[in-house]
Amino acid sequence: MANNDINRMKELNELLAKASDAYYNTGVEIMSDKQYDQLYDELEALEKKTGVILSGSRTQQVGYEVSSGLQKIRHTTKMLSLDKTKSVDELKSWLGEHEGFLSWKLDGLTLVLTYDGGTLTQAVTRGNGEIGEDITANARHIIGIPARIPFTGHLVVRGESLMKYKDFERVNEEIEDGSKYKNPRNLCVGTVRNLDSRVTAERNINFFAFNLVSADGFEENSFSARLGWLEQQGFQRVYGVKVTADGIEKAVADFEKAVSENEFPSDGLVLMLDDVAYGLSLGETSHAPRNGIAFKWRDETADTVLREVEWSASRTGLLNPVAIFDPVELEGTTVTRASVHNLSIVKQLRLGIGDTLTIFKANMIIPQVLENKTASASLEIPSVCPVCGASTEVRTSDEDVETLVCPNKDCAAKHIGKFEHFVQRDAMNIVGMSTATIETLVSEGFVREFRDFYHLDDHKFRIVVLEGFGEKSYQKLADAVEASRKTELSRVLYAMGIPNIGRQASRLICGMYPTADELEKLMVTELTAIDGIGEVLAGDYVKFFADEKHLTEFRNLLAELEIEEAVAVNTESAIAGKTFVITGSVHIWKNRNELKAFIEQNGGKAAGSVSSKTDYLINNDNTSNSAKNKTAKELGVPIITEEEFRELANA
Ligand SMILES: NC(=O)c1ccc[n+]([C@@H]2O[C@H](COP(=O)([O-])OP(=O)(O)OC[C@H]3O[C@@H](n4cnc5c(N)ncnc54)[C@H](O)[C@@H]3O)[C@@H](O)[C@H]2O)c1
Ligand SMILES: [Zn+2]
Repeated sequence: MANNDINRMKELNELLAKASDAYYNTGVEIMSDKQYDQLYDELEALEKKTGVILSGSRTQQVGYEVSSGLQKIRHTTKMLSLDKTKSVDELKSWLGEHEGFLSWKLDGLTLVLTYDGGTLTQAVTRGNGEIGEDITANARHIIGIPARIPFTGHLVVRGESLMKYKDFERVNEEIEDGSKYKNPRNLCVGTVRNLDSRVTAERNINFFAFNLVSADGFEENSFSARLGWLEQQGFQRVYGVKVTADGIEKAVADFEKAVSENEFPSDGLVLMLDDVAYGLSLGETSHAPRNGIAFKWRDETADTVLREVEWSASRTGLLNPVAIFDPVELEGTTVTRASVHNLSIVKQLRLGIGDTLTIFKANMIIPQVLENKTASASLEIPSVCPVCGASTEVRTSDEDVETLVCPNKDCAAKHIGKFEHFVQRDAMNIVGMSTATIETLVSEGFVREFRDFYHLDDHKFRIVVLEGFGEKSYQKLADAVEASRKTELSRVLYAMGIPNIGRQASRLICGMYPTADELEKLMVTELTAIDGIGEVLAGDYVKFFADEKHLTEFRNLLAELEIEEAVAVNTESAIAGKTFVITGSVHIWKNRNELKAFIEQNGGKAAGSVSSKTDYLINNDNTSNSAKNKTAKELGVPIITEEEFRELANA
């Protein structure tokens, strides 16, 4: 047996352990899943070849030792991993003559929930498979986890908590502390394991049940029927279909077609035996049960040439490296750029202009650099900020991740992000103010602080001659700016870009303190007294207004605006307290958002998915076989048209 092999195995174990610690405990990854899987496969092959499995080998373990302030809980049954394949043929032969249930393999954080007497009593993360963390307080704020269920016996269910891409983008946008998250899973892990459950509430974490482990006295033996039953109990559940060996190929193809439209990340599929008792009788290996198998996407890869690394400046001051390469086709679209995330990864990939890169799409959606085949390591790391020319700095995080930052507080790039946020639809809603326009206005020196948007006319003659402008487009922009003067206070507060203060938080705060005067002076205790505002948010808020510069900018801005009183929520209305889900297109209201706003103004709630808590599903097409219609019918939730809704609301 070659010593080389043993040494390599040691090295691989160390690397994999370090990666797993980062992956499970910090939410900051040091390698892509694909790289991890390659190293893991190499280790497994060496173990087979040598017949040696080193003590503590990663192939014998699940997850990673948990290291947080959360309470540790031992699982009653071990939470194992799943065997994996990339071949559809293997799935077929694995299933043989049996019936299977094929579903998304959701890419988030696995949870085990326990119910007794109809209420949620405990929610625990998978952790290292034997010991997880108690996140019950947070679970109460996760969409798809019912607080109460009709079933009153002891019930244990497993599922995945995860974040939709759109929520990921929304939340990540507001994360200011220089540690933006790389993907929805990282952010989900960070959120669910956060000690402040209000943060969980704000971030729209979703839970999808994927396995009913037990429900005392409930004897159903079909895996898929058990999930159907969970749905009736009010859970969100993973989407899946029943299959036989013959149908697998088509089913996998259907899933693959749907993946690019997915609202949530999935890193493959899971095939379970539908006969639960038979599946359990097969037992398990040291690290995986035998009643299921995972199918990982056989990601397409393509080789291309690196032409440039763009250091895109963000409003946090981070300079984020983006690889720009010759166009390649991947999963049906043309790709020319991929984020390289941070300086550590730039170094690890040994990037240089002209290098040959292999590109793939993580979860078939987000372009990533898999490897650098020529690894010239010749890339020059910019010593000055590409936007303001200040000297750049390298920062090293507690997890040893290096990032490049522009330390100049007045760097226009920071303001561009801030201004982009300011003009957004949810904020000041300056229609047509694009990033390109903001960049021009900032670099010409016309916009230095928020109020400057309201004085563009001072520069009119210089603006109309700029490239891409003209009398007409100037006028359009000026009109949009004028229209935005009349606004609500909570929009202004949100537009200020206070770290972590999202649209919802600013609404809550202004609901309680409806004048600008009060807003400037709020203290932590006053803020945390508001239901929905936690310590973290309150701290960020107070810190923001403690800065004289921010205060001045806020006051200067307000002097330009005409604040309308926020529409008071009508708690007396006929729909107050009712929960609605809206799906499909609408024609009475301008769009779904308008209808949603109407519901909220009248004291109702507009939820994203149908559950036992839903009072009505608003859908003009109640005949279609859409998932929402189906669920509503199963749960007995009435499906109403917009007209019927209007009548109900006396609108
Ligand atoms: N990037 C990194 O540094 C790094 C480090 C460690 C692990 N990883 C990734 O994690 C993988 C191994 O981790 P693992 O053991 O956590 O997961 P796994 O890939 O083996 O998947 C099994 C798990 O998927 C979950 N799951 C999601 N949807 C499901 C469904 N519909 N039905 C059943 N289970 C479902 C369950 O928790 C299950 O235990 C690696 O292959 C790698 O991709 C990456
Ligand atoms: Zn700069």
